Amino acid sequence: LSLDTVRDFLTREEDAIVFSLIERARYPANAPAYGPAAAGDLGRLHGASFAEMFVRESEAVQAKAGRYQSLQEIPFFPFRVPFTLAPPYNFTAELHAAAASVNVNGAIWSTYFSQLLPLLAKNGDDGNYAATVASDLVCLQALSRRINYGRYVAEVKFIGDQQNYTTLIRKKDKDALMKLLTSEAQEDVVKRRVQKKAMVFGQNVTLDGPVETGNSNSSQTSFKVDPSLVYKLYDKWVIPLTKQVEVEYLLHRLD
Ligand SMILES: O=C(O)C(=O)C[C@]1(C(=O)O)C=C[C@@H](O)C=C1
Repeated sequence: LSLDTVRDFLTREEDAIVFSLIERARYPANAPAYGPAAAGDLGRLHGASFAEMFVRESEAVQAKAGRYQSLQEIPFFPFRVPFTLAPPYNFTAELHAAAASVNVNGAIWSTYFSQLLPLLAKNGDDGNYAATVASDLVCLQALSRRINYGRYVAEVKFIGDQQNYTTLIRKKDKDALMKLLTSEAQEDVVKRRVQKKAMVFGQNVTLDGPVETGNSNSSQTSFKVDPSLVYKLYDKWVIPLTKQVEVEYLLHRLD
């Protein structure tokens, strides 16, 4: 692990996140899939919404298939993952054991449903609930993988500057840790790049004419997901939550 390789991982995850948002934006809000019994009995199982039930059941299958054997993946409902049917694989232990399970999936879950989704999905109900929540699952998994990868970023930073980090960890000085791990220049690069990816990936591609660049004056290009929304997603949630993971990881790095 190096700062370059972990940043490469985060860069590649941007593609997964932007594509997953584009897919979710195909469907309208479809509120009955999320609400508490909004449409009678729809999907209500043990008091959960249809979306929650879908994520739980999907994670249970993926857990059996071994998805969470990799530390890069953390389920939203860990109590449903008791065993695996996968052939064993010895994933390299790149993280400090005591800090490896640090994650902010709870915050990702609530932010996704209460803040991001209302901005992403247009009003309406087309009844395609299963396809809709399947696309939510892909968004949630991509966001979770990216944000909780902050553990790996923090490990690299710790190894690269052990003395300073150790002092601050011993003092449990969260603010100073946050300051030490922050690179505003890098954050700016990331935010502008994801906005650009939303422009590039979210165009309609046709065989006639040049590829639309999004800056022609004559026709207002419409993107499949608003590039400024993707910028905002990173600015307000993805990067701050990643940094929260980094700080939490570091606080347990000497346990
Ligand atoms: O690339 C880093 O150095 C990170 O720590 C990741 C990240 C990000 O979330 O993109 C978070 C904090 C830094 O200020 C810059 C970027």
